Amino acid sequence: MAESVKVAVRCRPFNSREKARNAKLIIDMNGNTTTISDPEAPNEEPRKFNFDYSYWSHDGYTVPATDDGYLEASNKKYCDQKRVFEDLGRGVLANAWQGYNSCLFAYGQTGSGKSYSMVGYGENKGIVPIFCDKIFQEIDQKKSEGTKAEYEVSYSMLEIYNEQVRDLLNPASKKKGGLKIREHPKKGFYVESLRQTPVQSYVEIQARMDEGVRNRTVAATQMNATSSRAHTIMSIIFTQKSVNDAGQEMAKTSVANLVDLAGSERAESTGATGDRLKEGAAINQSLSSLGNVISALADKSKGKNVKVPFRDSALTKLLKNALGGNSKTIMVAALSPADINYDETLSTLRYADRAKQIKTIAVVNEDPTEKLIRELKEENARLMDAIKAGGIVAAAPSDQETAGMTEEEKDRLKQEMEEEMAARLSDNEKEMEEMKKTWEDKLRQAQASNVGDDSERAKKEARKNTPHLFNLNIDPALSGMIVHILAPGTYNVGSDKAENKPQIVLNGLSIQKEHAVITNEGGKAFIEKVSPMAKLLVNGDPITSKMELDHNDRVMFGSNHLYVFKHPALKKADPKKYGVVTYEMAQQEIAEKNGFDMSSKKTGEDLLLQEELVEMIPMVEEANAISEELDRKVKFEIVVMSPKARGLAHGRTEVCVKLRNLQNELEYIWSRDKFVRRKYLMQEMYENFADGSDWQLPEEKDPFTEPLNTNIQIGVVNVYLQSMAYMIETRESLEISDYRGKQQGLLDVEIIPCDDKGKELTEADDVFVDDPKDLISRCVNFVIKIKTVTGVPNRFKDIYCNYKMYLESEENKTDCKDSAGMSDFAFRKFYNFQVATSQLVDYLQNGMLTISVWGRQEPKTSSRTKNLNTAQIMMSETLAKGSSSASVATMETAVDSNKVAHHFQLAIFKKKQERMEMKMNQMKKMLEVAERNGKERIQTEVIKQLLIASNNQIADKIIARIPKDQGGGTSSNGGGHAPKGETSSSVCTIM
Ligand SMILES: Nc1ncnc2c1ncn2[C@@H]1O[C@H](COP(=O)(O)OP(=O)(O)OP(=O)(O)O)[C@@H](O)[C@H]1O
Repeated sequence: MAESVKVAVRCRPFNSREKARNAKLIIDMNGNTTTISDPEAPNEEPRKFNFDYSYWSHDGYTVPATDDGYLEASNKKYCDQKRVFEDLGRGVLANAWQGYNSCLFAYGQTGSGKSYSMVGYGENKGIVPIFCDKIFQEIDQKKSEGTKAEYEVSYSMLEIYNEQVRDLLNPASKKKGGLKIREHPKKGFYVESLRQTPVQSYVEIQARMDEGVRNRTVAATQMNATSSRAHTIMSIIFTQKSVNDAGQEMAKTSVANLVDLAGSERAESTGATGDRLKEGAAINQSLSSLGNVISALADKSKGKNVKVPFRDSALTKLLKNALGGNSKTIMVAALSPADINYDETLSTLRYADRAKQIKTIAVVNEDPTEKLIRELKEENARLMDAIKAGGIVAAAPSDQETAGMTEEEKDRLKQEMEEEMAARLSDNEKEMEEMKKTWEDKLRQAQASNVGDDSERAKKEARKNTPHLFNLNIDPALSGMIVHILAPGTYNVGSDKAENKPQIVLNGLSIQKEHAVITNEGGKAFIEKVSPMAKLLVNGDPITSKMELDHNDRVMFGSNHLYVFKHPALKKADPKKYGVVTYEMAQQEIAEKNGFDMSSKKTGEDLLLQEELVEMIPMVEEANAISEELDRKVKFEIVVMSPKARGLAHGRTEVCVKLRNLQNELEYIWSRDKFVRRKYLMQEMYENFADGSDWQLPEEKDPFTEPLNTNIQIGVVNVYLQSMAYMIETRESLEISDYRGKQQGLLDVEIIPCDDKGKELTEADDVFVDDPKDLISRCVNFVIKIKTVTGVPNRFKDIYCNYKMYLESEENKTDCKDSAGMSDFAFRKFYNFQVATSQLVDYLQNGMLTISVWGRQEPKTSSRTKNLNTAQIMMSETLAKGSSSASVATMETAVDSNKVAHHFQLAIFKKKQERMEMKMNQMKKMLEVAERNGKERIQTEVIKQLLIASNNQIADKIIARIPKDQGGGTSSNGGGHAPKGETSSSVCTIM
């Protein structure tokens, strides 16, 4: 019978980052209902979603004495790990006994609590370990009751990263392009030669899980891949063999797939900004395909006739059974409680809402063993016949399967099917062999693998007393998974390409064959680098000579092997001296040593920026290491850019990446998203290189390059509009500032009041207003003129400007000029506001027009770098700079808006002064006339006016107080920078 996918959502406590940012709680749960409030619209009714289970794990628990102690419920609302297991895990266990396949997958953004529910931390064991514990307990129970049935449990663990499947229990099998996914007519999609390790006890399966996580850590560190980008599938295959009443041997097999999905937010950033390489970047093809499959299945369950695109990704192929077929399926959607994650959490809730509409039909997988073997034999005979007959017919996809496909896609599918058919023949042979194998065989295998467990135990014991290195990973679940024990002696650290295999083998980018050496002599540990090219940092500082290691020292080998050195004896001697070291701390320290200020006010934006830096610095290091390795002659640097520096009026300061071509000196600034996407492709390129496959890509697909004709932003010009609020013209030569705030030339800009036909007005027309408010409801007209650009470095060609004015949705663009010099854009645009609103006047008075200046760069050839490779150029630059690391990120600051000239304020002031003088002269004349005529009342009135006007004298004094370099003094000096706050407002008060 069709059954709906069961959906549970779970809301975790605030994490430290959310607490530091004073995050607000936006989730609530009541019964099965979950509500979410929009932090931007607090008065709106919260959105409601109903699920099979809504688990509140945000608060209402007693805080345990130790970090990994059990979180016990202190009220009824709180849901602990045991309850989650009882509701969800129990069912999976029952399914396993009944012979049904089950699938439990966890969805949610990075850090939302997926692993917590699935695997758990410390005492808070998740569904998977409790499931494993229970299944063996129940087997033991059956055995003790004298059952004749035989039980086999095997475990497999794989990872899908970048669309490639890796066997986490057999990392040595690392095949080019990953393991192949094949399709079996009955079993559906499966992974070829994936190791299924027989396990006989909870301890054993736990050891295999740890082994899988360790292998995942090694792989992730080697490639500096963030583990939250990978999907992990743990499968527990449970077979019950018994003899039925008719004397037939029966095999009932069920597979429980436990899937910890990659962080969901990554899928969205895939399609972010327009990058020409967007298509190729399968940042998380699998996750977006899963979304499409879920939507299609949800539509299908409503009766729509849609094609479900299971074949689109590795993950959806492997989850086909779980979602579209023979499986009982559960989804756990993990939610962050915080307002700062509103968008992500809402999208998770929507995803979960769609998933609950999916229906699956699970059947018991029970067959006599002989029947299975017979079927395989029959299939093999069919396959052989088909192959003899040319193969094509049997391998042709059905019309239904090819509906809507292009000819090319059809051919590809057909070819895949043919390959599969051939592979299936040998698979079937193997499977039959397997089936015939005895239980004893498996037992022997299992016993052999136990040896590994003993050595693991010994390692754990050694860690307590012996100095050792302990890995740090961005994913806390992977920290501490790799430990190198440093008993007294000498340890070479290097890659597996070294002639004499080093004791500590680290592979991957920027690890030299002979990288470093660590010695443990007389209770002291020392570290020294061996190859001069080796990158080695201790506590963020590059190491040049032998140094002693202290307990808790952070050691970075190459660009991503990060360890913390532990010396239990030193710690014991002075426990107070040492605290806890985390990945974030170690990365922040590296960032600080690279010149980033990580200590400043840790609030909102600063924290976000800091997090981005911690995330980006290792990625930039890695991109540089790949560039060195593949000799791509480009270098990446981090730049921190304010919105103004990016030519935007609003937004926040962001981390961007500058690509610098080391051969022709061309520079491009990439957004964080673009860089992350490109880095992903660089990584793919490097993997192909390391595999010995064809890694070079045509230029249009090469992630390291930008086409030569790419336009880049030379800089921005900020034009204050305040003078227009007084209807005074502006004619200025303004600085073009690049993202560093460095001048890149001058741009002549004019803003001139005009009449409603666009005729420019002169001083004589006297449209000046004393108070900008007087403009409200009036007709305001002016023209913006962009004239000449001068002083732009001559490597820029095809220069043009663009900008957007008040409420404009389209960009205004000037013509393109071949080169700078005295090129006149002769750009003029007339603005005609029939009735000026207070918003417009406010915009003029306080706003700013940002004009971006763009151009194309002409490559230069540098003789300095001509015969050097990338690594040599980078090294020579580092030496020249005398800086710490190869990718020293330069802290580029934003264009400082306060620096921009305020001299129009002085112009307004002068204009007012002129008016006053005019008025005074008039008054004087009137006074003279009144005196002559003896008119007393007029006389008093004129004297009163004169007194008011004489305040000008005070104003003069104030002008004299304005520092000279800011446009002060009574001279007519018009330029310079008036300070924003005090002076300008005092000028205004006086008037
Ligand atoms: N229900 C919960 N109760 C208490 N702590 C939780 C809960 N859920 C998650 N946490 C804590 O939140 C942090 C992040 O959780 P977790 O590692 O499970 O996230 P994740 O979604 O698996 O992240 P990633 O995608 O990076 O693997 C962990 O420190 C975890 O202990």
